[in-house]
Parts: sequence; structure tokens; C-alpha cells
Amino acid sequence: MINRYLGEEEDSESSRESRSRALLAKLQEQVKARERQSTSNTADEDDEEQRKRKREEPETEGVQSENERKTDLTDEVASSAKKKKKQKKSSTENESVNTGDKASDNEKSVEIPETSESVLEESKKTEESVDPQISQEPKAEDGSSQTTFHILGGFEEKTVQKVKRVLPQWLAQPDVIQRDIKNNLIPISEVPGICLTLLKKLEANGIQSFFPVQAEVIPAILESVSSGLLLGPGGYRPRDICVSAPTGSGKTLAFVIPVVQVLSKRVVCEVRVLAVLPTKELAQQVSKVFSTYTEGTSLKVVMITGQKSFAAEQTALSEIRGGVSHSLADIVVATPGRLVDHINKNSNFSLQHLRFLIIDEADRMIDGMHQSWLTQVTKAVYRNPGDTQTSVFRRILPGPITVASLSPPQIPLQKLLFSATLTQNPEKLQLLDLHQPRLFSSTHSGTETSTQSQEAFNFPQGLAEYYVPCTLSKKPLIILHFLLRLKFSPALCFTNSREAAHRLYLLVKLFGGVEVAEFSSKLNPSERQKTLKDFEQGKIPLLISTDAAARGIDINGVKCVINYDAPQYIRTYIHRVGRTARAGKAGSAFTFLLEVQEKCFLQMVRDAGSPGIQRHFVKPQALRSMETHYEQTLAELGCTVFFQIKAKYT
Ligand SMILES: Nc1ncnc2c1ncn2[C@@H]1O[C@H](COP(=O)(O)OP(=O)(O)OP(=O)(O)O)[C@@H](O)[C@H]1O
Repeated sequence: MINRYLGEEEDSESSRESRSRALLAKLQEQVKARERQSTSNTADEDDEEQRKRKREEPETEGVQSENERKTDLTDEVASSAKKKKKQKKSSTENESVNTGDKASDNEKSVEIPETSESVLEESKKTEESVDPQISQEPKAEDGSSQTTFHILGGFEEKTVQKVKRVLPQWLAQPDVIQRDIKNNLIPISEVPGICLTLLKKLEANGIQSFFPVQAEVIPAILESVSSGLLLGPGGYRPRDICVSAPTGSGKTLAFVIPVVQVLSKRVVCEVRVLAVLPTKELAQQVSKVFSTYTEGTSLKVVMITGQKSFAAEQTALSEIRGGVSHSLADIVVATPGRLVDHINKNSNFSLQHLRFLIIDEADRMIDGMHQSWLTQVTKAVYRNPGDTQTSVFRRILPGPITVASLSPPQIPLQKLLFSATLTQNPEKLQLLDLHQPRLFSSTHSGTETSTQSQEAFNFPQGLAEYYVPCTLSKKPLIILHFLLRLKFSPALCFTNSREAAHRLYLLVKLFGGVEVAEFSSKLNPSERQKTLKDFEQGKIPLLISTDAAARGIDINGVKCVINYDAPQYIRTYIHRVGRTARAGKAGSAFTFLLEVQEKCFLQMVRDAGSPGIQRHFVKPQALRSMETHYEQTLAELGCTVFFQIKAKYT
């Protein structure tokens, strides 16, 4: 029932009452008028009207508009109502003979809803027999609406069909990358297009064969620059490239090798490659790989991550010669924040010659798009200072391809995206404004997984996944059991917060018997670097970390990953466990689960396409011998924390 809007009067009790009375009086007046009218109408007039209508009907048949049909139906409803009313009237007349013709106003007002209901019922029947879409509102003979209420509902409950996910073709049918690294190694000399100098460098760095992702992606990037740096194939803009391959599958070399090969032919030093990464550690790692393969050439790699002062980075990026700024960098490796700072505050930092924009850990970078770093980069790339407006190779922000949009050839900007958990959400990918993207993926989502609500990813082939059922109080003991008894080291242990990492670090340190370090944003960049180095060199068998070390960090020889706190998101899980079983090697990942976490967590991992996570139960007897010492350590820890807090605040 929809209440009528009756103006903006005050909604007091008295005003509502007076409105009801006014409405009642109006309705009574209408009833009287209708009664008068119906008695004055003779039966002959009705017949005449019906005959007229019959004469008109054949003319309009077949060309009736929907409105006309509605009118006809309304007339039918009205006439049937009229007939009913006549019957009613005659019965009322009969009654009035018995009771005397002195029916009170109240009695008459009772008749109104009866009449309206019967009319509505009649109208409903009529509606059922015709198109249900034509909604009727019974009308009085004077054309005014008899009722202002619409009856809603009456729909039958239907089971809703599950919506099938439909992906754009480029996402649904990617170029497939083999997941099994060991059995799909391709000798480096068999991959076409790589120059002799680079082949020698690869060999010198112990690379004899390419991993599947490298064997697929390197030729694809080289092909897109087959016409040189300044033009795409056939003079057109080259396709952007997206790569989704498991952790540790060698994605870094897949972009470093072709980019270095292409730049080796450049004459003037300009920023032509920009690699953007989410953290300083990752930027440093990628910068190191670029430096390895540009060594001995004139190519310059500069890192801008905030590790050095802004002025020092400015000096590394450009110099003024003869009053003109000259770039000192060919390849810039940056974190988004510092990059935006240089675009806005460093007038000598130019991206006008940028050819490749590499976005590593792309899904994470999309999530960080609120920083609008990509918009700033795009603006900087297509910023045309006055003097280059006339240049043949001036850059214009590309729009849709039409005949009118044919423009002079210009340096194309090609985006290269890499991630182990690249999103398949087209809405998110749209933020990157990709040009005819080409996807290389080891997850073929176009088939069996396409209807799943959760995205599926690929896990490294050599990874063995386990979950360890435990209670909150036994978690630290199990870590100690793993390290001291089972000799699971080097082990990288993840907690969900800085505080948890610090607490566990203190506890293990106090317990003794194992060298331990912590890694989190609490440490400054140089401390973090040293910690990672010590861990990699085997000086520290247990590193307790927050998610700061979960993504991209390539630490050689991590045998075991321990999720001390279960990760909340599947992407976090995939990146954490991906710190082991890298480059085709074997590794194990253990996730500690409280009873309440088990069901949801195991479901999440299975849905993500995990080949299988096994139960690893630690028997209480196995921990018993450590319990007394553990209790003492806990008491000691209480004192240590107390003195630490006291020292901090005094
Ligand atoms: N062709 C190769 N032969 C031998 N080792 C390789 C080869 N390619 C890469 N590697 C090594 O494999 C390890 C993992 O490579 P990389 O860091 O590029 O993986 P990734 O796919 O980027 O991983 P993540 O997704 O975790 O960032 C590195 O230590 C690297 O040196």
C-alpha cells in the first residue's frame, strides 16, 4: 500500500483526523453523484453505446496501440463495474423497501470499498487474461481515477541462475606459460633475437637455460621493437604485455634482458625505461639485476626510492651542460611516491622519451593507484615543451584509432606488467589504460575456473604446503620445535603485525639455542638490508618478519616458510609461501591454524587452485620436554618487556 502525499501540513493527530473526514465527505459525494447518474441513464442509452462501439471495433482491429488497448480494458472494467453496481442498487432498493429508505451516511460509506474491491477484482481478472504488463487503474465514468492505490506484488518466486563470469578474450585466452620449470628449460641460444654480448653475460651469471616465462616473454618484447625504438611494428603502437606467472619463476629477467638489448643500440642518453615497484627493497633488487646486465655498456641505471636524499637523486638523474639539462639515466627504477616527487619538483627530470613502463607486482601497484602515480607519469610522458611541438616525433596522448586520428609517427609508450597474482578483474585492469593487451599466463582461466567466484592462481611446482593445527599458547613452542628439533632452517616466519613479530623475536631470543632476527618497517632501510643479507648468508637461521618481506623478495635458499599467523588474504598467502620453492627448487610452507580458522582458510587455499595442503600434526609429547624452560622464558620475557617499556618512558 502506498500512502498518498497530502501536502506539507503538520502531521498532527487533529490535522490527520480532519483530512480523513474531508476525504470521506468527498467520497460520499462521488457515490451520490454516481447513483444519480446511473438512475438517469436509461437501458436504451447503454444499448446504443454498445452498438456504436461494435461498429467502431473492426476499423481499429489490428492497429490498436497499447494505449488504446488500455482504454478498452478500462472501459470494460468500468462497464462491468456499472453492471455490478446496478445489481447492487436493485438489491439496495429491495432492502430499502424493507428497512425504509433511510440508510445512514455510515451505511453508504461501507458500500464504497465493496464497490472498489469488486471493480479491482474484475480488473485483475481482465488483466490476467491479457498482457500482464498493462497495468490497469479502474476509472469512473467521468474519467477520474477511482482509486489511487496500486497493488504490488503477486510475483512468483524464481530461482536465480548463477551468473557466468565472462572475461574479455585477451584475459580468457592467454598465451600459456608452462608451470613446470625443470622440465621446460630452453637453452639460451635457442631463444631468438638475443645478442652475443648478452648471451655471454647470462652464461657468466650462471644462466644456461631460460625458464618458460622468459622463453615466451623475451621474444614477444623484442618483436614489439622490431622496427626500432621510435616506431611500433608497421608504424603502429605496440601491444602492452601482461605476465602472470608463479612466484620465483624468473619474471625479472623476462623484462630485464629484452629491455637492455633494445637500449644497447641507443645513441643519446634519455630516460627510456621506467620500472615502478611497490617497495624500496624490491626496487633495489630489480636495480641490481639491471646493473648486472648493463655492466660494461654505456647504459646508466638510476634508482629513485628515497634511500638517498632528493638532491642526491636529482644529481644522479641529470646534469646541466651548456645551460641545457642532459639526462644521466637510461633506466630509472622507482617507488611510486618518490617518482611523483621527481615528476612534480624536479624540472630536469624528463619522461618525454620513455619507451617502456614496467610495472612489477602489478596487482599491488593497481591497489596503490590512489596515489595517481600513473596519471602523473602519463602526463609527464606526453608533456610537450614548445620547441618539440614541431618535431616529427612529437608525442600526442593516443586516443581511439580512427581515420581522423592518424597522426605523425611518434615514440610509442609500451606497458609491461608482471605479477604472480595478476588480477583478472577487468575494472581494475582498466585503471592501467592498456593498449590491446597480450597476456602470458600459467593459469588458463578461460575454462574450468572461469565460473569460480575467487580468482585462481598458480603455485610453484616444488612447493609442499602444510597446515599445523595448534592452540594460541602452543604456537611459540611449535616454532622452537621446528627449528631446534626438526632443523627446519633457514626459515622465514611471518606474523600479521609488527608487534607480534617483535614479541616472538624476543621470546625465541630469550629461549636461546637459535639465532633469530626480525624484519619489519621498524628497521631503517640499511638495517633491513643488512638483516636480509645475513639471513641469505646463513648467519641467521630464523627470520621473523611482517609482510614487508612477503612480496618479490628473492632470498636464496629459503627452505621453509612458516605462517605463524595465518594470512587473511589469498594473495598474501601466495606471496608469503612463494619465498621458498623458487627457481624450480623444492620448499615447504607451514601455516599454523587455530581450530576456528581451519575451515575458512583451507577453503580459501583450495579455491585459489592449490594442488593440495596437507595436515602436519605436532604431538603434545614432542613439546613436553621444552615446556618448563618455555614457562621460565615467558616469565623472563615479562620482566624484559617491563624494563624496555620503563626505559622508553623515563
Ligand atoms: N633462467 C634462469 N636460470 C637460473 N636461475 C634463474 C633463471 N631465471 C631466474 N633465475 C633465478 O630465479 C630466482 C627467482 O627469479 P625472480 O626473482 O625473477 O622471480 P619472480 O618470478 O620475479 O618472483 P616473484 O613473483 O616472487 O617476484 C632468482 O634468484 C633468479 O636469479
